[in-house]
Amino acid sequence: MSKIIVRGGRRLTGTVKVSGAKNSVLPILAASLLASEGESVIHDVPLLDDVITIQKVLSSLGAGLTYQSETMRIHASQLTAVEAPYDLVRKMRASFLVMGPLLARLGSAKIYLPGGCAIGTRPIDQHLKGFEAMGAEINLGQGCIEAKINGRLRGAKIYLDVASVGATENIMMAAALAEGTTTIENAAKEPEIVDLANYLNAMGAKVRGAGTGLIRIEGVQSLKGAVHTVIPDRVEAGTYIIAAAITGGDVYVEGAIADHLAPVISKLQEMGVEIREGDNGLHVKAEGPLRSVDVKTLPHPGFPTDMQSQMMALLMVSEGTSVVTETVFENRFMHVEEFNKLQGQIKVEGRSAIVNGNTPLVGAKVCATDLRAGAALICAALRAEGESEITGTHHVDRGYVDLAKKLGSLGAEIRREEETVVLPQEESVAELISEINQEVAAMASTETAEQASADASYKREKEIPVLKVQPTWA
Ligand SMILES: CC(=O)N[C@H]1[C@@H](OP(=O)(O)OP(=O)(O)OC[C@H]2O[C@@H](n3ccc(=O)[nH]c3=O)[C@H](O)[C@@H]2O)O[C@H](CO)[C@@H](O)[C@@H]1O
Ligand SMILES: C=C(OP(=O)(O)O)C(=O)O
Repeated sequence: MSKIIVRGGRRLTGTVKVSGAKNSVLPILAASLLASEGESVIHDVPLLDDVITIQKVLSSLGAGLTYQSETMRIHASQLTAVEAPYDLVRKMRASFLVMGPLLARLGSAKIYLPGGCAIGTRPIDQHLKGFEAMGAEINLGQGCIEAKINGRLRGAKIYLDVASVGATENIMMAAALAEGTTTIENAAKEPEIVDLANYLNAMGAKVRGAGTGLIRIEGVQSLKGAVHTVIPDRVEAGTYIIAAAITGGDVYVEGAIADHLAPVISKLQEMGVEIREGDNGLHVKAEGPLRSVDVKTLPHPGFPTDMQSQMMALLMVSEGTSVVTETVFENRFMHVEEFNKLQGQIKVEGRSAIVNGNTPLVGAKVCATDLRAGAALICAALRAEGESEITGTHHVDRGYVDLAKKLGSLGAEIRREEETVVLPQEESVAELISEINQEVAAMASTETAEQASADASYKREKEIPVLKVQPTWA
């Protein structure tokens, strides 16, 4: 089991660079399936577990992908399958984003119901409602969804009951190749929607209004590969801003875009955190005690749910009592129990959490219950007295590139411990086989050769060392 170990109390200083946005790159890579000719070249692709998962999904559908120096090249002219494998889709919710492109390109798709962080029930009814309005026939099989269309998808007027990010993206991608015009009303307005629209337009699509509640997509006959650079990750940037503030630090978050973080910045400034725009990033400084504020998560441009737990970490050490209300996901307070293990004083009442501030946090063993909860626990541990051990690091790896290393470079005392089974090197395998053969020969005089071989192999198998890798300090 991997873990991150933090010794709190260090003030963070220096510069940290933000990677490309996970929530942009996943739909963008899915959209690359729409290109029937040419190569797509996507820059600033972060090497995250989720990116590896979507890369495997696209490969399983027949796309050719290569990755080097944060650039992904994709060839999707020869797609060979319409079914995304269960083992990949269950790992990551965003795998469902290949449904729109597959329907538009190949006229059918079979996708298992998606997994991902357990922060709510997360239905996909709005995605399906959109595809049905465009003429697709949807069948719910055993744990999977099959969609097909005779001929081409047709443009339609679609009103989303909730401003879903994923549904807006999936419908936008499907509509890009539909016959006629599609409008999405009550569309999500997140910066990642705009990034996807920019990429689609570079491929030859006609998407207008992305970033507003009304998106209009005029379908075209075909799309081709395009070059695109992914926007910086606003949630990663926000996490470093909180890490700086909670340690009373002074950090430059390189690549952070103020406009994308407006609701977070304004709440932090209300609390007394100093945030100034630089040439290509944000200067963050926190001196003296911070004030409590109330926070309510909402779709963009409201306060992002993906920053709720990190913000809660900061509110635990600010003066006064805060109320944090989660309106986007119904089960996104699992981190509260873990915060309380660090001696936090938080009580959940329905959709709100009452946070008693000014709490002296103390290190403890805690578990990341989802991706952002993991990051938030690390932020809290940076402030806590003594050592904390955070397990459940696989959640964190879905969305942060080298989190421990980047925090370490700002002066945090943080390290990651991996417990890995190291397979023997090729030479040692050869040595083992030769030793086994010698033992077989020696034993053959008293046993049958077959039995001797089995005994010796078994003995060796037991002896093959399982090495515990030494902790790598960041
Ligand atoms: C890969 C990605 O981009 N993930 C982000 C995306 O997730 P995701 O796209 O899954 O989130 P949605 O915007 O779709 O979900 C928002 C709300 O709408 C509900 N809903 C959604 C779809 C649907 O068909 N029916 C329905 O009722 C959900 O249960 C949730 O309560 O936006 C979330 C909200 O900002 C973020 O937390 C996630 O980090
Ligand atoms: C909830 C998140 O991601 P996903 O939608 O991929 O589960 C997140 O990024 O915080």
